[in-house]
Amino acid sequence: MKRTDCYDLNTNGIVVMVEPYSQREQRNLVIYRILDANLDRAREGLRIIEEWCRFGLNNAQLTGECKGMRQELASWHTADLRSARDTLGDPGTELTHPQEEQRTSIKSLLQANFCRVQEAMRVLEEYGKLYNPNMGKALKQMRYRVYTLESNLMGYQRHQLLLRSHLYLVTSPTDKLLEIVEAALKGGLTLVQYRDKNVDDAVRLQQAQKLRQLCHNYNAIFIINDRVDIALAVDADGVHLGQQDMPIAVARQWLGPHRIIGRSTTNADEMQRAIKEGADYIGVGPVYETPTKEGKPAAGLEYVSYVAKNCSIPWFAIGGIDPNNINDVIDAGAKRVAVVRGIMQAEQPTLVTQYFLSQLNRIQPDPDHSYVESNYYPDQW
Ligand SMILES: Cc1ncc(COP(=O)(O)OP(=O)(O)O)c(N)n1
Ligand SMILES: Cc1ncsc1CCOP(=O)(O)O
Ligand SMILES: [Mg+2]
Repeated sequence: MKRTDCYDLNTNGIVVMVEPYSQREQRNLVIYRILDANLDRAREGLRIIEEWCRFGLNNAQLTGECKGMRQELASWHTADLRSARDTLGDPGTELTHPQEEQRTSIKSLLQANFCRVQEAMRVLEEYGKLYNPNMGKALKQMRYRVYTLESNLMGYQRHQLLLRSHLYLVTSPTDKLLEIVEAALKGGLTLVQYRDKNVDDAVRLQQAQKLRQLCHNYNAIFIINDRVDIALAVDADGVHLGQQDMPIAVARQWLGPHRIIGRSTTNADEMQRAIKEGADYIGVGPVYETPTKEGKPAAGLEYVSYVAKNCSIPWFAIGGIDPNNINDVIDAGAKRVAVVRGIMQAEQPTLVTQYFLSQLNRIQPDPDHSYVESNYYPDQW
């Protein structure tokens, strides 16, 4: 027998008449239950994100931000909201989506939980206004903090992966574009740039979309050469800009703080300027003259050595590098290299990728470097 039927059992088990809930009380009870469930949901989602920031990334700032929001949510979770809970009568506890049981990566797990937290906060914002106007306002602000946290966390992960990428494939036009890139990804490649100077934008956009999907399936970074608009259109991880391309400051305005911007450099001045302008990495070369960039004079191994001693951001030696000379480039100080023909024209792109990586991985990380690496490994991402 329910209380709304105007009867209830007293403590001696005797049926007594009771005042029916007013419509207002009924409505409040429903609101309390919604708030109770969504406060739990938002805190659980934040806790899942927090654990990755803490144990996966060792990042105190991101961990602290999650914890701060969880504590603020707890302060809204008052006894009257908790006491409205009716787990047995809640039909939603049985419902799960098949995707909840299938997380393919940390990235998809985090994205799903960011979604869950944002949804819960939106519910708390809307229903919270009916409970206490301050709750609506507080939850709105917190929802924006979650968007910022998501963007910071995803940007941080992206930059960590850049630091851990020692081989960079820059593509050249071919009918087998996806096939070759996938073969290299299978060999362990984690950084790809789409470069095609002579194709219609419609095709460029299509190719870029396919490549982005492929790279993200393999948890690799995907960069677009020259074109900020295409990078934004396909939601790429960043853009590579040469000295004749868009200024870094303008690209940064379009791309925001978390996407990667690379800059080509051929000499010390260009290197210093790129660092000052906020490049996330630089290309260093051409180390050797190369038909891929015809007419461009080689910067040589001297420039590689100079950069090795003076550069404070990640850098990739590029231009004419192949399996026969990669050790000369490494000996000159390179820890990271970028190649076009070395992989795009290889008979066995997977094997050659593995070979390049095996040579580059022989070099120990430099403990004096000003950029810090966390204990996060890309294959976990
Ligand atoms: C990693 C990397 N380094 C250098 C370049 C060359 O860029 P740019 O000088 O703009 O020449 P194009 O590639 O646009 O012909 C690069 N693409 N990637
Ligand atoms: C795009 C670019 N920028 C400097 S050298 C170069 C081309 C490198 O191509 P390859 O690896 O085939 O020599
Ligand atoms: Mg360019």
